[in-house]
Amino acid sequence: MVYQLGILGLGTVGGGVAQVLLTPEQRHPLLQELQIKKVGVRDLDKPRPVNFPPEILTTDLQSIVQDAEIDIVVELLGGLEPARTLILEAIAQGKHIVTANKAVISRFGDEIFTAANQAGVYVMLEAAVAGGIPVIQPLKQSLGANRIHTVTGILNGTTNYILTRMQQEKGDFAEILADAQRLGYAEADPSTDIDGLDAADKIAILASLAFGGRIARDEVYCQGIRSVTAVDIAYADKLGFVIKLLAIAHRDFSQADNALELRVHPTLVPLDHPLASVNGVHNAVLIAGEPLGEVMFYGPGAGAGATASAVVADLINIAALLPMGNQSHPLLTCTHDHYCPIVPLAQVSSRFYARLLAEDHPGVLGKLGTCFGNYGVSLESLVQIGIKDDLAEVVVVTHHVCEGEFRQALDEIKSLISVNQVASVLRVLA
Ligand SMILES: NC(=O)C1=CN([C@@H]2O[C@H](COP(=O)(O)OP(=O)(O)OC[C@H]3O[C@@H](n4cnc5c(N)ncnc54)[C@H](OP(=O)(O)O)[C@@H]3O)[C@@H](O)[C@H]2O)C=CC1
Ligand SMILES: N[C@@H](CC=O)C(=O)O
Ligand code: NA
Repeated sequence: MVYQLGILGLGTVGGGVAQVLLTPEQRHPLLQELQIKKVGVRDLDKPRPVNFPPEILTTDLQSIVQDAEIDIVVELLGGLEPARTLILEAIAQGKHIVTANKAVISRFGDEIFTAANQAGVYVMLEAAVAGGIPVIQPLKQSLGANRIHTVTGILNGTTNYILTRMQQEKGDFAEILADAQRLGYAEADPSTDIDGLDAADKIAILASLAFGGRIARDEVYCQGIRSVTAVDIAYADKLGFVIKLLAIAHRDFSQADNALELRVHPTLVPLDHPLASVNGVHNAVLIAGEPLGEVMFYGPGAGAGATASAVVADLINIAALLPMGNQSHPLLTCTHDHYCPIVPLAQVSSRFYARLLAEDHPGVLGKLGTCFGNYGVSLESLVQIGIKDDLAEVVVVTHHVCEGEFRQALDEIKSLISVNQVASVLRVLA
């Protein structure tokens, strides 16, 4: 049996997918059954790593999703529109979907999966989270026996690449970002990566699978890496931490409604934690549940080849299932119909790191300790590290405390005459 593919997009990922599909030797035999019928792009004259004849390459994306001979549409455009509309149109035409588009799935998964279930087609998205790392399929198929309580991930290759190089070579942010773009890691608008939005899309998708409910994407707290400075990277290092952009989903079984904590933020990770040594474009996802305990998935999170590996794996899955008839595979469909409640950020408990600039006078450290104590913030350490512009640089690391109480203590500290500035606040992984 041969299945006809319509590929939307021939950029970094689309080019990688085409290269794999066109060289099936020594790969899975089902690749022989996948044939590229049409490829949609914006600019026919752009140089490409793969050259298709004019009857395959087109700028008319509608002609792809409406083509009665195409069985599977592979959406690799990126962005919200026209990707969302084209996916829905293809589903309405009875086509299966493979997509790498976490922005669309995390925001419009509800309508896309509802439409797919009605049409009896698959929507597969292994490439949408953590690039080449198999994590969607394990969550759907291999971890179902577990009561999962926490998913912690480094889910954005671009920011991990930037933070790693800032840490290792003290390089310039803009230059390192330009390298990430050149290597094909960054989104079309790199602020999607830098501001944590891409990681938030991905943790929303993982949380939906891990906790069996839909996630309102705008309820995911999201802070990117713009606030991370070389000074904080250096202090974190002295204190035994490395700074990573973490995406965290946690189910608090003690809450009556089993509400979820969902957040993305730069985090001080202890150097002996498994996520601390995940460097460069690599991603990792640490899943903790009962009875399994912890399992970590690790590998390349972005780039043409890694992402193509995940896209083609989804295509192989569909090609394997189609001969079995119209019955949808229960482990590969998404049938959630309720939204998970989310814990407000002020109630989320965390450890914190804060760097303050204060007058170098006797008693200042005592005043800081008193302010924290007024709000029940227990300190693990409070040290004056150095002098900067005649001001004492003070670094505080707390024990676990509710975000709301920590913020109230900081507000009181900011109002002290002897405190010049709260220069940075970061969370610390327990
Ligand atoms: N890059 C990566 O490492 C990863 C990317 N992803 C996801 O994969 C998807 C694709 O990313 P990537 O390959 O990097 O993106 P690129 O920008 O490299 O490629 C996008 C492709 O889509 C085409 N395209 C975009 N909009 C239109 C439009 N309106 N009409 C016609 N063609 C259009 C472009 O055409 P043209 O070439 O003519 O401009 C280009 O070929 C995104 O959803 C991204 O988030 C997921 C995991 C990793
Ligand atoms: N821009 C993304 C690409 C993969 O999803 C990243 O850097 O991780
Ligand atoms: Na993946």
